[in-house]
Order: sequence, then structure tokens, then C-alpha cells
Amino acid sequence: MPTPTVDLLKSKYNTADAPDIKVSNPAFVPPTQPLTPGKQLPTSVPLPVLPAVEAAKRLAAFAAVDRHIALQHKVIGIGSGSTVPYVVDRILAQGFDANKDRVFLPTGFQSKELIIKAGLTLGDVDQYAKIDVTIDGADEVDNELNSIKGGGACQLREKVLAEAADTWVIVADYRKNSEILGTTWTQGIPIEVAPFAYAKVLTNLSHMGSPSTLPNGKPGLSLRMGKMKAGPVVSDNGNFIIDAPFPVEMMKDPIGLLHRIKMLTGVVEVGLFCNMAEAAYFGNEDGTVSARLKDGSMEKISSVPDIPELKAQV
Ligand SMILES: O=C(CO)[C@H](O)[C@H](O)COP(=O)(O)O
Repeated sequence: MPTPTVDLLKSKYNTADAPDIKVSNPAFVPPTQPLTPGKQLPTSVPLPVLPAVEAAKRLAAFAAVDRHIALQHKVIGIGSGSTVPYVVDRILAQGFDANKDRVFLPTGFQSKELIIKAGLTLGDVDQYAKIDVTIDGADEVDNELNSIKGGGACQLREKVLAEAADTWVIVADYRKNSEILGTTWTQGIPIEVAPFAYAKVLTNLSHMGSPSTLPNGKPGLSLRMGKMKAGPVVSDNGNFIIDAPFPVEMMKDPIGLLHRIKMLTGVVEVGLFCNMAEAAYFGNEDGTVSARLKDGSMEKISSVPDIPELKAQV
């Protein structure tokens, strides 16, 4: 049996700064095993081969966890979406000792389930107003680390957990990496609103310049409707979601737009996250990860040395 990765992680993580770890056994991933005391984690589980986009999400998630979640981090925020399960996988791979004194805070129903099913300790942001690290997905990220979030209607809790965190990190696949927000995520900025105020907010957003039809003929400004459910999407907080696209000239100033939308009465939270991220990790199709850092620099994590097997799989 190979040496358990946990021991290596222990020694590596006992530093003040988040280390750039290289695990001894990169294939170590306990994907479905809950973390229970006394139970030995498997030391080597082959990583499943994934379609390119999924593999890219996994690369980004693994790189972000390896870089930002260290042993001394005890309160950890877990975001929402399809990339975040890989974050939990990688956290689990740090082993029982690393996780036994940690508490994990969810940004919504989905991440709450993820935490519980992984056997990790669940907490909430009303118990822990200060979080060490929160890792979350995004719908699109621009050159300056501003992002659109709320594709899963979780932006209110996501923003609270992002703000509460000493370090907030984004994980995404290559499709989310843009120069200007709204380039690939064209359906609009997700805006959580008090249900009784939605019609008034829609009117105000229209006056602000959000079109009801996009140039490509697709629907623009709209109340988000449920799929397989009659009526609107209702957020985890009991609110409605409006999707509001804006012309590119307005999207070039996401901070200004955020402030204007947030000032509309009835708006609870806006899915524009500006000046918040420490870094964004984008998994690429070629098995590398592109990291965009707060200082504006880009770093290519070529072949992701921590997990070389992944490169071969993509
Ligand atoms: O903001 C979100 C939910 O409100 C998600 O983080 C965002 O939609 C990204 O999801 P995915 O990882 O599935 O691309």
C-alpha cells in the first residue's frame, strides 16, 4: 500500500503560509466515502476519466484547494454549482486529521447536502461570521477578477460567505474566463428580489437600460421561471430571481452597475461580485490550469504538477 497522503499533507501544511503542495500520491481521492473517525481512508483510488469540461472543473478545484486550504484553516465556506463537488473531494483527500476540527459553511441547499454527505462538520455563517477560506464557482470572470454569479440562484448566501472570508477563491472551467462580463454569460446578471417587489424592479431595470430582447433575438430582462415547476424560481431565501442583461458599455463598468442595481428598492442582492476574489482558477482543456491573481497577473500551472495523471486523461 502506498504511504497515506495525509502524513505528507500534515508536514507540508504545518507552515504559516498556504503552501504550494505537491501530494505524493496524486491519484488519492476518496470521492464517495464519508469522513468518519476510526475509518481508514483509501490511500489510492483511481480518478475517474471525465469529459473535458468536467475534467477542467476538477483541475481548477484541485489546484485551488491545494493552494489555499491549509491545515490551519478551520472555518471553510463551500460554494454552489457543479464545480464545487470537486472542491469537497479534494478537501476530503486531505484526510481525517486535517478535517476533524474543521467546520464547513454552505452557500445553499446543494452545498449543505454536499457537506453532510461527505461526513464533514456543518456550520452556518450566523455562527461563524469570520471564515478562513471560501471557494466558489462562477458563471463568468473578467480580467479584473469581477464575476457574475447566481446561475444557481445562490448569490445572496454566496456573497455573504465571500465577504466573510479572509480569502475568497473562484474555481471554474475555461469557458468562464472573459475579458468583459456578459460575453459568454449572456442571459443577464442574476438579481435576487423580494417577491412582492419583482414587477417594480423589472420596470426599474428596464429604465436603466436592460433590454427585454437580446440582439440575437433571445429573451432578455426576465423573471427566472422554474423548470418542471409552474411559476418562478424561488431562492433558498424565499425570494425571486430576475436575470438582467445590459449592453456591453454598461458591463464594462461592473462596479458602477452593481451599485446602481443594489440601490433599487426591492433588490436583495446582485450577482456581481467585484473586488472580492483573491484568485480565480480556470481548468483548461489541455490539462493545465490558468490562475488569475489579485495583482492582475496570470499564472499558468502547467501540467498541474500536483495531479499529473489528470493531464493524461484530458
Ligand atoms: O453562482 C453560482 C450559483 O448561484 C455558481 O457558483 C455558478 O453558477 C457556477 O456554477 P458551475 O460550477 O456549475 O459552473
